[in-house]
Amino acid sequence: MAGNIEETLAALRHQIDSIDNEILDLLNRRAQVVIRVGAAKSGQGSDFYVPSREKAIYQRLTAANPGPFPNEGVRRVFREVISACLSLEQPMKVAFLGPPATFTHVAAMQQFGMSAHLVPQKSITAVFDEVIRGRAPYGVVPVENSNEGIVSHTLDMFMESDLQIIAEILLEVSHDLLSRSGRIEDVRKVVSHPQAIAQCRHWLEDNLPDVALVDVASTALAAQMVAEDESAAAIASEMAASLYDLRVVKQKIADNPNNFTRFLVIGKASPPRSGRDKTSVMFSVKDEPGILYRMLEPFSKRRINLSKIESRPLKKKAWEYIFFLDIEGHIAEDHVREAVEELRGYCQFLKVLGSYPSAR
Ligand SMILES: O=C(O)C(=O)C[C@]1(C(=O)O)C=C[C@@H](O)C=C1
Repeated sequence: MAGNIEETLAALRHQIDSIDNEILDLLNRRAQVVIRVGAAKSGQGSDFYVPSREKAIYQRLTAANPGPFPNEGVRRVFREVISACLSLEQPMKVAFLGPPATFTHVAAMQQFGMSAHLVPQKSITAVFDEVIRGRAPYGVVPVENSNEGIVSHTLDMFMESDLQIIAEILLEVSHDLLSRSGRIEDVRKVVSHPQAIAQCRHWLEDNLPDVALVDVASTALAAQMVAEDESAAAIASEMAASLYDLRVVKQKIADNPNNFTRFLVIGKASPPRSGRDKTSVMFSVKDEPGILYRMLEPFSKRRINLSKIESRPLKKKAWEYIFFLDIEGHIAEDHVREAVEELRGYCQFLKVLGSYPSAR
């Protein structure tokens, strides 16, 4: 009987080996075609990274997938296939808000795959700087969290720079409690970014009511500190656990399990239409009666959906505001362009921050 099982396993593994050989052969054929795509693009000076094309590939394959291989697996496998192929066209350098193992790092990895060269930066300003100076063609920064709202520093940076939004990344954030021993009894203090601590407030009150809560600059820095302190625990990403060799005390301790952060990929030029795009604009309006109503009219009369509106104080002048608007559609579509141009008529200034594939 045992012999039979061994024989069956050996035969099945033989089949797997020959399928793997075919996959390898196909991967190399794919890579050769991508190298030709890269050569054609360098002649033209066009961008090697095309998020709209990548999104179309994921959508086509997940829709056509008959199973049983899971669709999430299709996405992950092709994420890495495309990442490795793209690195043959051009080594892809991406600056992100570090240190390593921040949620921005996780988001950059989700978007660009493991073959990209991801470079941590000390601040959001430094990420913008790397891209402006051409040291990295792309950067990744956080822009809003479903519980905590906008990351104002990122919006402020768009006032100062002419960079464009290339893509958005939606990441489901899982706040995990990490420590050296992995035992809740050893925890005397909890270290993390103040937003992460705020998002886990109830869990901490119920489970660790007497421990000290210590704010630091990032969840990743918290993990780094905890790696040297037996009595501390960090609220950080799963990636931080593996990077700093920590154990998980408890997974997903955020009070609201629906915790998403939206990140932006920034670069020098926005991509072409993908079919489901968003356009972000920033503007300041003249101080006139009814202006807030009129600035939305160009969109409502064309039945264009607005997915977000934010305002920030204009630092140069008290009580004047700058607005950030996310519009459904691409600026290359007539009705979107017309609406934005009509809005421009009411504005002291207006800047299109980019059109890019919608992540939803
Ligand atoms: O189609 C392209 O433009 C490619 O460069 C090929 C490819 C791919 O591997 O399919 C690689 C990178 C791009 O971001 C999109 C797609």
